Amino acid sequence: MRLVVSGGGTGGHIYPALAFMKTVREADPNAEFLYIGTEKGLEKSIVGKENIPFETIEISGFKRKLSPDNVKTAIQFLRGVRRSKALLKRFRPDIVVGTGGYVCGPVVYAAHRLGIPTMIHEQNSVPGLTNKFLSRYVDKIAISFAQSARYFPEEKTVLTGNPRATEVLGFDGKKGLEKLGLAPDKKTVLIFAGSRGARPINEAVLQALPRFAEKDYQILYVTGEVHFEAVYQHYAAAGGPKNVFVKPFLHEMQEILSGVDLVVSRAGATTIAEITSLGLPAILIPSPYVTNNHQEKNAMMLQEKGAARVILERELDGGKLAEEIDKILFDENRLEEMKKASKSLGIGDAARRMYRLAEEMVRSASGKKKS
Ligand SMILES: CC(=O)N[C@H]1[C@@H](OP(=O)(O)OP(=O)(O)OC[C@H]2O[C@@H](n3ccc(=O)[nH]c3=O)[C@H](O)[C@@H]2O)O[C@H](CO)[C@@H](O)[C@@H]1O
Repeated sequence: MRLVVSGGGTGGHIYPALAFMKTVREADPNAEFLYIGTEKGLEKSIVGKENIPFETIEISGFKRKLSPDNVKTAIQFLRGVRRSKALLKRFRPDIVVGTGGYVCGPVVYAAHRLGIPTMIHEQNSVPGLTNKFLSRYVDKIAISFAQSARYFPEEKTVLTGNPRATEVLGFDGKKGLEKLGLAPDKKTVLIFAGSRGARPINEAVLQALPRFAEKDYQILYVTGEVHFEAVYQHYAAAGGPKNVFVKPFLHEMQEILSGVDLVVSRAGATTIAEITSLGLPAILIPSPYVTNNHQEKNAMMLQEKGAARVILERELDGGKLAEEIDKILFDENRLEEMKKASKSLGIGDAARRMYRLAEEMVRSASGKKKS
């Protein structure tokens, strides 16, 4: 299979793309890949580590409100379509898959114009602008939650789950923890805030440091690259508690997740797919700064099923965070119930479902060409 994948901006769009490519590679060792992203998004550094050919186009997002910037974006979009067409003609993919974020708009649209089979993957329960736009043109729409089917044409839409849910399975998380210098046999709480980190969560963790320092569990705390230095200074000034391990970003998240007892995080769709695939209990602090407040909807869905406890950002402070962690971590019955509820929401074979769909599309397109 010759596959072009495009998606980016934040990790939530990039990791599903990489997980999907990994599954394609396992099924078809001769598969060839091209990733189309932007210079500015996180994809440049994340995909860069994976030895996958990477090309860029320039694009920014449309504003939801009327704005002169939208004219600039429209021109950029058309240029992006032209450049994408050139890249696609050179690479000659069997299929083009978009995993969300502005960048996949021109790429997938260009593929459609060239008559190449196209699929988009939607990670969220409420679709983003780019996928809404592309849904009119693409051949198939792979969704992660049954609830999002209503936003898309029925005949094209298939529930696959999020391929990243498959990628996090099968690791020895305790070994992952050891690699990072943590004790494998201690209770462990992982705290992170999406792929970029979040100041309010960092502030709450810093406030809670003196309380954490007295605990006999350990905390793996990921600040987000841009926040790391400032946070580390505070951490050091607070005496650098030995049971709190501070990192800017985890490139090996899939090797770590199954080794932790509780996750504290934002409620981005890809994080949720990972947590539920592994059946991890979570405290979710949804970002209030996202379109349609969709993270709160994601988080509430987990809370209603008993898989997570939600703390709204406006209610968050260090005391509350430490208290909620203790309440869950030291209540074995609650932990077990949360694990079960979380696992029941996961789709562990998502990547294979998506691969089967892509394979069928490629086969049927090549059948059409021959006949
Ligand atoms: C601010 C914003 O617009 N957030 C959106 C963004 O989330 P964002 O990309 O921040 O968050 P997600 O939870 O969806 O994904 C984060 C991904 O990054 C990984 N990770 C994170 C930290 C780290 O150190 N290492 C690491 O590998 C996580 O394991 C996960 O795979 O895209 C998601 C999917 O469309 C949306 O649901 C989110 O609302």
